[in-house]
Amino acid sequence: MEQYLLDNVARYQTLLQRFKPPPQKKTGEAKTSTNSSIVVNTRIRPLLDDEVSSGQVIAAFPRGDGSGVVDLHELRRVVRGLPTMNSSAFKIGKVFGADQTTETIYNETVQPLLPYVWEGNIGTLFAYGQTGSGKTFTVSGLERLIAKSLFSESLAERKIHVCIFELAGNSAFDLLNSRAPFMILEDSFGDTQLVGIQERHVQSTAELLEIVENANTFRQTASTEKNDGSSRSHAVCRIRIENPAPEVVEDGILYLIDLAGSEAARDIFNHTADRMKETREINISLSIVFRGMADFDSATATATGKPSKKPYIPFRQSMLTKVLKHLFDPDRTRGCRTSVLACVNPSFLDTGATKNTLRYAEMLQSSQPTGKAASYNPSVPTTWSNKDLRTYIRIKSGNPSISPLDLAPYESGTQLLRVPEDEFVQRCLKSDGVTKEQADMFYSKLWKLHIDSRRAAR
Ligand SMILES: Nc1ncnc2c1ncn2[C@@H]1O[C@H](COP(=O)(O)OP(=O)(O)OP(=O)(O)O)[C@@H](O)[C@H]1O
Repeated sequence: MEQYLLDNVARYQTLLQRFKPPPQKKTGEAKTSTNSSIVVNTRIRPLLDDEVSSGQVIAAFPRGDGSGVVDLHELRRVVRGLPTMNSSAFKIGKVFGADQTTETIYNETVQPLLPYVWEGNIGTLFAYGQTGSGKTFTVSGLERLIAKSLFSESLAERKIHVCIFELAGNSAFDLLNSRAPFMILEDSFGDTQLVGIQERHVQSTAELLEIVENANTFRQTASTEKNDGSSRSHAVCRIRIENPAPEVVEDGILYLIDLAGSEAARDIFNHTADRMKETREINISLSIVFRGMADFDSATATATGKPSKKPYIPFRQSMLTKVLKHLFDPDRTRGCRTSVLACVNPSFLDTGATKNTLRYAEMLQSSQPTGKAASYNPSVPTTWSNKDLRTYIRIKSGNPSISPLDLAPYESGTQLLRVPEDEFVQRCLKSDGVTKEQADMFYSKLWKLHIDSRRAAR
């Protein structure tokens, strides 16, 4: 088929010139508000020099009217007569064309996430698309731009901690520690914990740039050793922003994820059995992520605006979904915003894979979860603000009651649960007449409530 397409480039160009975009449908308007929990955009990279010299031409075009539509044209073989052209249109957020820089993408997709993360929420950016579509090019460019803005003066009081790792099959490797393996587990708050990974406290742009470059080199070396230029693993950069200001509840987290390439069917013919198995695993984990996000959305944002039954999302099935659990966890207690970048290779030889990429983008685009942190529930300590927690301490800590001001001067429910037991008890003992036994009992009581609430949520 590839040769057939190359032999018919002239015919394809003629049909392209005749193409007139159909009027836009009124339904399915793209939702690009920065307040949405998921914002989906597309980047179409330029054709590379070797692709041009091998006779390839462009098949994916952003519609010039800024409508967020991508027109995709495929040449169709017919039994008798000249080939025809099949055109489809996909409407997806913003479309960044070949002449747009990574800086523009940063300004429009990542920069709006940063203030949200500084406030203690979770921001996620991930790039997906077929092999060779420009995911690594884009994510590493965005990482460099983030490194510059994170250390601007206004953020001087915050502490930045970074870890960079790789997920391949059911294994996780620390890219800041010579690819040492580590574990991904879930703690009692339902948060994902990276056990055994090295997290670096980074103090300057130059330091962050250096560790990002080192991690990228490690990843490239791994793919070169496999005699394979493409990244067959997911690369994750996690930036944790610690704000010492007492009123901030949680550390903000920014995930930058360069997903392994979903492969074009035409590439698969050349693969070994191992490579085919690897590809199948990658495609399965990607489809769990996309299905998970869409199912979560449909359950949280029904037509009536009322939440429906909790969806079952098999996030423990793959390393990737464990890391991304916050994206589709119905019990999440933190605000999450996600920016998805669908990366596209524009070549007319890759239209099958491009269609898949754009279909996923449309699916996510049409679903918009609320992204709100869980509301107060008296049986779930992780939903308590400092005010709710103080009320609980006042009413439930026994006689004499423990002073809420001594035990939780500014903490939320989650923050107090994270205070080590010894410190918790010492704080309780500051209140007149409170014994160690009473303090121990109150600690156990709060933790029992927390564990019961986690069990009930499963
Ligand atoms: N916007 C762009 N402008 C110029 N060159 C680009 C652009 N995007 C990607 N490229 C080039 O295209 C090639 C493939 O890009 P990249 O390695 O980022 O793809 P990928 O999607 O990460 O591939 P894989 O999934 O196989 O790792 C590289 O040579 C890269 O430099």
